[in-house]
Amino acid sequence: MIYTVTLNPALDYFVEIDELNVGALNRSTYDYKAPGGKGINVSRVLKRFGHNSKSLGFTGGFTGDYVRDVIEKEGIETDFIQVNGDTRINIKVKGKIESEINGVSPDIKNEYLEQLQKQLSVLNEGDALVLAGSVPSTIPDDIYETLCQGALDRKAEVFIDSSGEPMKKVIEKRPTFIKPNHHELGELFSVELKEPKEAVPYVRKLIEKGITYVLVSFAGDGAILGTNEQILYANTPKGIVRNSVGAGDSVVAGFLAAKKEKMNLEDSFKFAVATGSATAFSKGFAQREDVETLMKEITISEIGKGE
Ligand SMILES: Nc1ncnc2c1ncn2[C@@H]1O[C@H](COP(=O)(O)OP(=O)(O)O)[C@@H](O)[C@H]1O
Ligand SMILES: O=P(O)(O)OC[C@H]1O[C@](O)(COP(=O)(O)O)[C@@H](O)[C@@H]1O
Repeated sequence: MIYTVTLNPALDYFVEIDELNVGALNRSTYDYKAPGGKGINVSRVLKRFGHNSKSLGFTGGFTGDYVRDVIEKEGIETDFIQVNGDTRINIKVKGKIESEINGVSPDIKNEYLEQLQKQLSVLNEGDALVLAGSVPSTIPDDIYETLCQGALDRKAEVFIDSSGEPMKKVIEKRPTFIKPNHHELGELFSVELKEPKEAVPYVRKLIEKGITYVLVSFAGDGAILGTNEQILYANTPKGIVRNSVGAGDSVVAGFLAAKKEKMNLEDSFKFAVATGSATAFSKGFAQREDVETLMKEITISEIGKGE
């Protein structure tokens, strides 16, 4: 079973406007809402590809009910822990450019964290745990480290998509897979990375730590996948970006789905990048047939040796 954990879910509120005028009254031309948060998005994309997962984390209030109800209607199994306070609302403004304001999590008490750890004590060999998104400020920033170690001790695989201190700490535990974007990879090593080939030495360092797969996304400029054997580059397909929210989560879901379907490494990488781009090119999430079409536009090449 795949378990996704979203410590900080959200109701994503998308607002489309012609142009954002800061300091003035703006009226939207179109708006809509969707459940959000990185683990939740991974579960939703997996479901579209026919893969079940169980979505865990903390939800509260009317916004939390909305998030849970929508994803349960999509057929996703959930076991969210109910907290006091409302799940946050994240605002995504799409004018001439995209701007985002991500909200603050409700308080997460220690007893809720203990409940989550108890839920994860069922993990076993053959299971995968996805730890994705920001960590609420009331939770210690070594939480991913703790949950990752627990899952690895139980012989489950661990997939991470986060940033900042929680990411810095969890990589020391040697998770199975991480997906930083190029800013997040740069942040890990206090460097600025402008193009994919500059990421190679840092990907190598992460592989040397013992992480099995390091996938670095560079938005429309391609992606890198490092393993013990090789470091690969994939170009990204060309298209019109309609909404990039959830594109990174789609890459994680694509890689997990490919792994479940036992694709070889190159095809898994192509499938993951094509899933990210198919989401970026649509208003919602990727559809499998679009992913399969976009895969044909992706070429994989080797840009560095592993260890
Ligand atoms: N301009 C683009 N053209 C094609 N694909 C894109 C574009 N921007 C994002 N994507 C897709 O979304 C993925 C994740 O984007 P990125 O911005 O690197 O990550 P994140 O969303 O985590 O910040 C990319 O690997 C790619 O598949
Ligand atoms: O937990 P964070 O880092 O605030 O991110 C949450 C936001 O990221 C998303 O999961 C989208 O992430 P990506 O665009 O990186 O795929 C939104 O649904 C959500 O609003």
